[in-house]
Amino acid sequence: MSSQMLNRQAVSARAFGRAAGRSRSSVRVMASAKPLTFSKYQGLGNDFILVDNRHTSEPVVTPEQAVKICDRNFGIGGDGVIFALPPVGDTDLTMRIFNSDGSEPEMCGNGIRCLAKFVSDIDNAAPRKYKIHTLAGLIQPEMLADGQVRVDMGTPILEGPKVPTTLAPTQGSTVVQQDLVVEGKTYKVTCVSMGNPHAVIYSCDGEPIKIDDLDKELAALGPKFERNAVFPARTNTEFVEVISRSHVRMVVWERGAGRTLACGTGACALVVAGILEGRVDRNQVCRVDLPGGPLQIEWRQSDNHIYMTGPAELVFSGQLRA
Ligand SMILES: N[C@H](CCC[C@H](N)C(=O)O)C(=O)O
Repeated sequence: MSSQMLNRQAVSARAFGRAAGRSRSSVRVMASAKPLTFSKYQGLGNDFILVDNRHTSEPVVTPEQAVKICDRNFGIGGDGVIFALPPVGDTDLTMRIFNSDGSEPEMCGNGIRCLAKFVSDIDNAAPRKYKIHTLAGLIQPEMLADGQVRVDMGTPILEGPKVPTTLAPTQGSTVVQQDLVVEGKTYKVTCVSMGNPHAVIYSCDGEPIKIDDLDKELAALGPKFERNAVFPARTNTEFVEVISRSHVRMVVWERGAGRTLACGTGACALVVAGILEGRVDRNQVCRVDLPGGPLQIEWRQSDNHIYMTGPAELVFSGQLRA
């Protein structure tokens, strides 16, 4: 796309933004002189623009540019931009991610599966395990022979103030089934961090969540949790319906990305919450049905680590010309 086209689109985007009540004045047109080489990957429909940024320690795309690139009408389209950066310490590489609103989260579960597949594809590497440095610490995805990716997601963070949330703890320092009133309804919230914050909800007003009932409300309800004052860093929010003690179904409103088809860290957080609430068994793999497809999640008793197994697929590669 020429910069002239981008300018024209940016102008129309600004006008569109004003008309639609969105402030687009902060969106700067990509000013980089060099074309951006990228690959689009998706994990259960949670889609990302991946950039091989291992030649320098600073992302070659700014958060403002990421907003434009993620725009599904005026850009490539995606839930975020993910960078493969040089390693830190004895890791293989570093991951950073900008959400589609330009904010930078600590971690991304579907995204790190896509990153492992991306690096494996461009390096033409045999299936292997990667040690990846992230803002959430060391995360280790492993390419499996069947093309899936199994990720050691590390340990969950359960202390309320570290999630972070100001909701009062209910079990020691952990916030499990704490009341939160939103739009006149009382939700039972369990707070779990996977490096990024998650509010997990299995029941409301004393009734179990029914995903089909929630579907239409999510767009209005999600932001009321994401930007609720009890979540000082905002939050991802998962609404979960129990199918069995090893099978659940969810919808998600993501911090900085809104409604997505899948959230890997969210799937991990909701299994931990389900176990803490006594709804899900711990000594087995739990199938989590996300709108984009299933993930297999296990919170292993032996090492307290969470393991996530799921797909990561290339959609297309391209160049965004300056
Ligand atoms: N929006 C999330 C980051 C992406 C998480 C999600 N896409 C995943 O797969 O874990 C946040 O701001 O914490």
